[in-house]
Amino acid sequence: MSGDLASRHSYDETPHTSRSEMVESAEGGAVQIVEKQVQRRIFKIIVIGDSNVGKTCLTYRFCLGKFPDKTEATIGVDFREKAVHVDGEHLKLQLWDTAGQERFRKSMVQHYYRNVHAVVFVYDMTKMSSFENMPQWIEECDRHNLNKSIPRILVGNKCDAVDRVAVNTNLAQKFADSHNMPLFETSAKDDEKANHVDAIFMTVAHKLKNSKPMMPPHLADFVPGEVPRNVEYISLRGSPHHRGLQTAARGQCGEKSDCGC
Ligand SMILES: Nc1nc2c(ncn2[C@@H]2O[C@H](COP(=O)(O)OP(=O)(O)OP(=O)(O)O)[C@@H](O)[C@H]2O)c(=O)[nH]1
Repeated sequence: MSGDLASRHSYDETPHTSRSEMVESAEGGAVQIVEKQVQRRIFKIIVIGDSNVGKTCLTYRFCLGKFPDKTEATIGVDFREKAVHVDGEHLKLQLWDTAGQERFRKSMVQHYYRNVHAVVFVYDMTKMSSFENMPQWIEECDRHNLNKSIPRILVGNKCDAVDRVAVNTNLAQKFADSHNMPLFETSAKDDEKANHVDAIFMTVAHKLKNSKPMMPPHLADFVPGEVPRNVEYISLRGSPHHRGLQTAARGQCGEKSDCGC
């Protein structure tokens, strides 16, 4: 690692990426193009919830602006990044799209919960059990000593499937209130809800803006498509849609591979 990185971290342990930006500068009436080093703070956001609730689709929608053509069960973790602009500052949101299936997550769990800045809990509005399992996801965060003060939000996904909605909004709102979280009901699939999905993650970004990310150099230096040092289980054989992702094929029923079909 470069001395430059070491000095960055001896300062305030705040992870930054720096990149060059060409900016216009007006000096003495003449407009010049000058190169400026831009420092960006990186925030790690984990997205957790049962398998099949749409975590991959939500992060994909936010980072790539569309619903994926096809999805496969996440194995371990998938990373997506998006640079956002909040109140005059460029931030980088690093989304950790985690596997919902126990067998695909157990060896990775301790990595998910290290140096987390925010948590997005996701349930499927058409599947009551995914909502009923929320306390277990919260418990898992507590077991891994996640700081209680970091932003947490609750997202009910698949609101487009109006005929199949099983989780009542009032019930979800009560749960969210009791855990001091904002609730959003949305759809990764519905193109008309694209702005809403953006707004959800931007809400997190605004909450994070005033916090100071603390992350050791090995994670701060994460580059999409590269394996963060000390994370052993990430495969880089991903499709272009699933960079850094190991996936499992769905069964014929369209469910993920543990459905037994
Ligand atoms: N109707 C509808 N289907 C969705 C939506 N989001 C995701 N899906 C579907 O739900 C299934 C699961 O989506 P994923 O994003 O892979 O779910 P996941 O939570 O990442 O699952 P794991 O990787 O196993 O943890 C896929 O068939 C998606 O097409 C949505 O907003 N509406």
